[in-house]
Amino acid sequence: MPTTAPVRPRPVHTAADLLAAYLPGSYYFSSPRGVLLADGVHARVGGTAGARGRGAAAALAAATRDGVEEPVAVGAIGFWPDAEATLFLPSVVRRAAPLTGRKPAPAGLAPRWSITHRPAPRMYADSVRRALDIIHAGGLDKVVLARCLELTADAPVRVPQLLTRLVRNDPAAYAFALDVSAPGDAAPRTLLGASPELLVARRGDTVVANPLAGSVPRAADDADNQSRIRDLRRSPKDRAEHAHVAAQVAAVLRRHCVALDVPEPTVVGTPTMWHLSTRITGRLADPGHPDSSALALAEALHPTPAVCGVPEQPARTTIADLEPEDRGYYSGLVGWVDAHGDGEWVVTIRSAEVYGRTVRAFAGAGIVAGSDPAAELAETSAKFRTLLGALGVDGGLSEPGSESRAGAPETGTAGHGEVIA
Ligand SMILES: C=C(O[C@H]1C=CC=C(C(=O)O)[C@@H]1O)C(=O)O
Repeated sequence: MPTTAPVRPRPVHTAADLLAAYLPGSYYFSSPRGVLLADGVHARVGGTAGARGRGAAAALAAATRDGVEEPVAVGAIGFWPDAEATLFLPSVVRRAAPLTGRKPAPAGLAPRWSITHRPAPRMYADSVRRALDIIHAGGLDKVVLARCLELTADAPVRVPQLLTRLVRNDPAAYAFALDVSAPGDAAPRTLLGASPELLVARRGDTVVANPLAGSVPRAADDADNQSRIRDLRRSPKDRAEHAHVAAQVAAVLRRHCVALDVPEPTVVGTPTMWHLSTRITGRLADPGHPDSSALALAEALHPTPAVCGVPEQPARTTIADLEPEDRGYYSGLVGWVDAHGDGEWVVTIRSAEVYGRTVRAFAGAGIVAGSDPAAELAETSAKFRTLLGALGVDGGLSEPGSESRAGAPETGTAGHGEVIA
């Protein structure tokens, strides 16, 4: 009698299983396409900015030759060209269909936080004024200015619980968590977040990018939200801010596509914000070309004017001059790519780095002619609510700018659900 090899059925995971299985050190990524949980390191991907797509393709081809089934490269790349990057082929990859159904988020994390604003809110508003002066002088049309909150808990931050709260608070977000520890770190360092912004996704010959820019905070009641959405749609300042991003993303993708659809912007919502959004879809001219992989396209798009500005070089200079904190991984890209070139890369926003008891979160806002410094400060405060809500600091940020000592970072403490700044 002929014998057959025993069949080992592949384990079937649910999205909830994978979220529950996440541990610091794992790589987690969830999107409307599904959930990916990866562990261990099969191979690291090196390379400089702009060459990582090709580096990942070479490593994925080598893994395929070595018999690795369906290898993927995962990771995150920082904002600046010489910034830190973590890119590797994991040893074990588990996937699941997207998370369905709403489940309440588990309880909050630590009871008390002390919060330091970098820079102080009033200094951020001053930086917006200085950016507006540069714009009015000519040579700069748009720049995205970010600020940082450093939160220190009275106990080590429980990263799996924080990730679960981010995912449960906004199951539609692109949620991610990965270890980005640097040499010399005394504890694991984790980058995590719940981004609303798809930089680029690729499946076969189809690419999708979904730039967001031009925003207003979500209000508590429906009528207020309806009027905010209406105003956002009509706002010339927000439409200009958005048009810069959609135009740049379309121009880059057009170089790789035989057909590209760039519709009129719509408004999309997150639990904390409303954003102008353009969902761009294209058909790749040569999906097999190394520059057409999801990661190569993401590198070609980065940094979009949703996180940098127009023209790019003066915007970079303005960011370097006006932002006191190094962005690190914030406003870079995070995602995955496989051996076929398919993958998903999102913009690293609504994100933070967790290190021991400390959480460093960033939020930025696009500045164009017509921007109002107080409104940009309020917009960044609203964007912080994604992280603050997951941390249990549900009261959001009050803006103590006018009372602050100019130049000094402002510090306060927060109990559960309140912030005293
Ligand atoms: C830079 C951020 O958001 C970008 C994405 C959506 C809307 C944006 C805006 O309206 O300024 C930003 O360009 C951030 O959340 O830190």
